[in-house]
Amino acid sequence: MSGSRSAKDFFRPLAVGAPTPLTEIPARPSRAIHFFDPSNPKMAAKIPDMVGTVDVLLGNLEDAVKADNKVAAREGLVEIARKTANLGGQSGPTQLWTRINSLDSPWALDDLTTLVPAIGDKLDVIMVPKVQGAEDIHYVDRLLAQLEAKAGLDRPILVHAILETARGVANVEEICGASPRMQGLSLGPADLAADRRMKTTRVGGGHPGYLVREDPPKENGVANLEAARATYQQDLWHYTIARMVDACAMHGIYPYYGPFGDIADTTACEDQFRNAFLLGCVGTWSLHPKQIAIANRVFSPSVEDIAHARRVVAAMGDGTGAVMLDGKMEDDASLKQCLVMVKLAEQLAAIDPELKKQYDAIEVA
Ligand SMILES: CC(C)(COP(=O)(O)OP(=O)(O)OC[C@H]1O[C@@H](n2cnc3c(N)ncnc32)[C@H](O)[C@@H]1OP(=O)(O)O)[C@@H](O)C(=O)NCCC(=O)NCCSC(=O)C[C@](C)(O)C(=O)O
Ligand SMILES: [Mg+2]
Repeated sequence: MSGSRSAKDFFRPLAVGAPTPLTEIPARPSRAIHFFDPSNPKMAAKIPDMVGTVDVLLGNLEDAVKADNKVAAREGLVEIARKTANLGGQSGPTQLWTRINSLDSPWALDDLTTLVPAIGDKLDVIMVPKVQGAEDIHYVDRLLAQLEAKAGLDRPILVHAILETARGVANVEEICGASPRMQGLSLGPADLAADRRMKTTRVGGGHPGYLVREDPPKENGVANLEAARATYQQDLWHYTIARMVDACAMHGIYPYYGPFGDIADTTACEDQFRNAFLLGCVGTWSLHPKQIAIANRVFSPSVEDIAHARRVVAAMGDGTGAVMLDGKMEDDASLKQCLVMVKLAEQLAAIDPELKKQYDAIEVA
């Protein structure tokens, strides 16, 4: 979707001298987007050693950074980007992203006008919070083009939108298609819950009250409403994540889960991440160092899944027709499902030597 721009203009730079927009968003592994506050000296000190251990390091400037620290966070990010080797830019093992302040805040403009000239060559993706509609992306798109032209950058900085308002969710397709810079979407469950007046006070994750209950057992044909009945907790975020996945797939960009605020509950965190992975998300956020390993594990296909996928690929020959494997029908469509897995495994193996070893050791029976 190109809004009011003609199809041919859509991939022309929005400022004279700005880099040419990409026609395809590179599929760079981004299983964990690890958040840190660049104004927090303890966190900042840990960043150099985290390069190579996580797919994305994100200097957060928005919520969770105190108002008094906004300038320090921005300046801290510039310093970290400049002095940290192998962070950001096209070739490093770890991408560098930032989350700028929201567009209605007093800080967003200074975030962009400071970061792009200072470290625009290292910043891979700028996350924009609380995106309401295509107009927010258009604003950032033009401004980035002007700043990139002025800074002489040769590669466009990509944009990622956080879906955290009801209007943003309603406009999700137009947001994804608003600019060739659009790289992906994340769920912002805390702001979204507040904006929708949902009644959960958690940052992502489930809620024990959101459930279905099994039918009452019958005694002599009469329902016993006093009997104990099992309940099953449901996923509050299923609808929104599914909408995000479709909107992103339609526009050739990438969906991500988002934050899981119960840092101590690593099991429920893993479940929430896995639901998102199964539904089509390519990654998630990590708020605490211990969530990185969970994300890396969940968003890398298992050895069993890759072994199965390769078997189907081998059995399907030219990719047409139907075959039986272990009592199950496989055909053109299930082959495509398997190829999604195999392709992802190849991309991950290219940056993760441990995974490469595991995938290489698979023998196709
Ligand atoms: C949760 C907190 C307060 C616990 O912080 P803590 O210090 O109490 O934890 P800890 O377990 O004691 O930390 C151990 C060590 O790890 C360090 N550490 C701890 N975290 C990190 C980190 N991220 N990166 C690097 N280092 C980290 C920490 O400084 C400490 O260092 P030390 O051993 O030298 O004392 C802390 O982890 C934190 O502030 N994390 C980031 C929070 C954040 O970015 N929130 C915003 C994203 S979620 C959001 O915005 C919502 C959304 C989308 O907008 C919407 O749904 O609407
Ligand atoms: Mg938020």
